[in-house]
Amino acid sequence: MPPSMPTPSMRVPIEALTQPSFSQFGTVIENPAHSSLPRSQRPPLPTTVSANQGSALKFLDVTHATNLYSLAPSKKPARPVMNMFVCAPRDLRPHEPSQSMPSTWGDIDLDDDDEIASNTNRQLFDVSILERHPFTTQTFIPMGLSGYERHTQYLVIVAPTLPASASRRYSNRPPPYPTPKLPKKRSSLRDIFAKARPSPFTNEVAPPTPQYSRLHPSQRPKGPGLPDLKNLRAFVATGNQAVTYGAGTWHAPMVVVGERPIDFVVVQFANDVGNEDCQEVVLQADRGAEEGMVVLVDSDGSGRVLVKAGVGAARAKL
Ligand SMILES: NC(=O)N[C@@H](O)C(=O)O
Repeated sequence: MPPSMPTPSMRVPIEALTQPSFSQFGTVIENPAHSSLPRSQRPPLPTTVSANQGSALKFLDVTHATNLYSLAPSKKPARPVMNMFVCAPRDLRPHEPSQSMPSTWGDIDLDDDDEIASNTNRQLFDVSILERHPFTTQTFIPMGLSGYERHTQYLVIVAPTLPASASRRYSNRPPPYPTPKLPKKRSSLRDIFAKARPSPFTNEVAPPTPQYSRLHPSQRPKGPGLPDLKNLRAFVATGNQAVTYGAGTWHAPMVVVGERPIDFVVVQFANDVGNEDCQEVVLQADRGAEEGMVVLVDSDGSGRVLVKAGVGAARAKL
């Protein structure tokens, strides 16, 4: 039975899945030609080369596969695995207006009736469990889903990690997580000189960088903390986007909304040690809390999920 954590009642509006907005959680993989972002807000183009005798454009390094299992307590090596998840559409419950329910986007009243257009169908998705893979990235690649699909889409629900100190209240023993290798107690003369600047070996003048500081924030190990629910985010992806969760990123099991299942090829590392491969936490509404973490799923007359926060939203956060 996974541990549970007390959960406040909060309503979470949906954002469009874009690389800038998803950056701290991982990577969005898409052909920039299909990006929904205005040109001025698009991230720099990945490096491209011509391939296949000039008949293809090859985008290099569109996402990174991270394997941190050498830092796992078991030291059991991991292998790359590709699984297929056939994800059925989730049950959504009918919208019940709630008075003054806080939103993860601040004080905006998401249940203000005047703001819900008459052709909008509002439903609710209860986020009841989150999971993470502390030692590996995980890439979800949808198959057979058109970018223009209106009737079936998927939501990517993620949360930052709380500092370990804020999580101690809920669990005393931290689950396995990547801990940087500590330097050997007794340093050799070479190690001591290697830290000197300028370096006597390479002439480098900059101080040596801590192990992870050169990594992008989504690639740095996240620590043992629980999910930061007050900053939970929900994104809607289009069919021509794949997504990589950074190692250790708290996320909801994949949420498909609409009429039919979506097949995903899922690429990750695994060593078959249960709590090194996957850790879960059950979200249990706080005593006295009305409902827990709830994503507001608004769709238009054609069934397309509407974006309510962030870039391209009908209403912005501030
Ligand atoms: N994300 C999701 O749907 N599932 C997983 O991450 C898993 O490994 O079970």
